[in-house]
Amino acid sequence: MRPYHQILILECGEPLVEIPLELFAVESPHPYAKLGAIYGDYSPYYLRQSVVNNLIQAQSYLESLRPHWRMQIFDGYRPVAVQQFMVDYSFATAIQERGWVEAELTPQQRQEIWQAVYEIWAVPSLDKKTPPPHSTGAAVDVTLVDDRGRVVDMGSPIDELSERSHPDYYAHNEQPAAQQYHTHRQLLCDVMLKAGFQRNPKEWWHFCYGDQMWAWLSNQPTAMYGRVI
Ligand SMILES: C[C@@H](N)C(=O)N[C@H](C)C(=O)O
Ligand SMILES: [Zn+2]
Repeated sequence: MRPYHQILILECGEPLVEIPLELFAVESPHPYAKLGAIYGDYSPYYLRQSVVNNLIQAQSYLESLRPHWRMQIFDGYRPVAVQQFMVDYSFATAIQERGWVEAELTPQQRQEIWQAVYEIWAVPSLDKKTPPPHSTGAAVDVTLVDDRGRVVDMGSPIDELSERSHPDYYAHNEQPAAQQYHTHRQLLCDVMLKAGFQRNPKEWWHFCYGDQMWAWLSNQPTAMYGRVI
């Protein structure tokens, strides 16, 4: 259980709608679909209506500060089955990166890997009271693309299992490159917060509006969006 799971969900019933991708940049093919994740009725480029409206606002704030820059949509709606798929993928990758073999893991090694995975991934819970944020259609993973169409270097890739994913990881680093990373993370955060989102304290790219994490971070008594299906 995360602290935000204590928040009561009063589902408002707002539909999932397609993100108007022509207003944004998008990674294609979708990073999880490319790995074999199977989506049902909705693609990852769906979100709740108000979340899409806020995202369009954020894009317009960004353009007012940095003409011709775009938000890049990395991931939006994610069924629980895809959450499970990505948690399993992330577990297998973390084992490989350490040069270990799953069948030979000690209980301590297994525990170390699960801890790293669940540091950034939500549990693929099917309990309606504790939905993974993206399964509510209220969470979106985004980054920036500059006026020349280049994906901005934020100092770590999305979904990296490391401390570099923490939003303020580069805040106190005086190196010019580190300061640039921090400035760009702040720019992304500023336009998203201005549009009503909250940022996951552990991930520079994950923003939410109306779900339990958002309610918890903005001191709201209840969340508006629960698991979609
Ligand atoms: C890992 C990242 N893509 C992400 O979305 N993390 C949040 C916490 C999640 O799994 O919902
Ligand atoms: Zn996310």
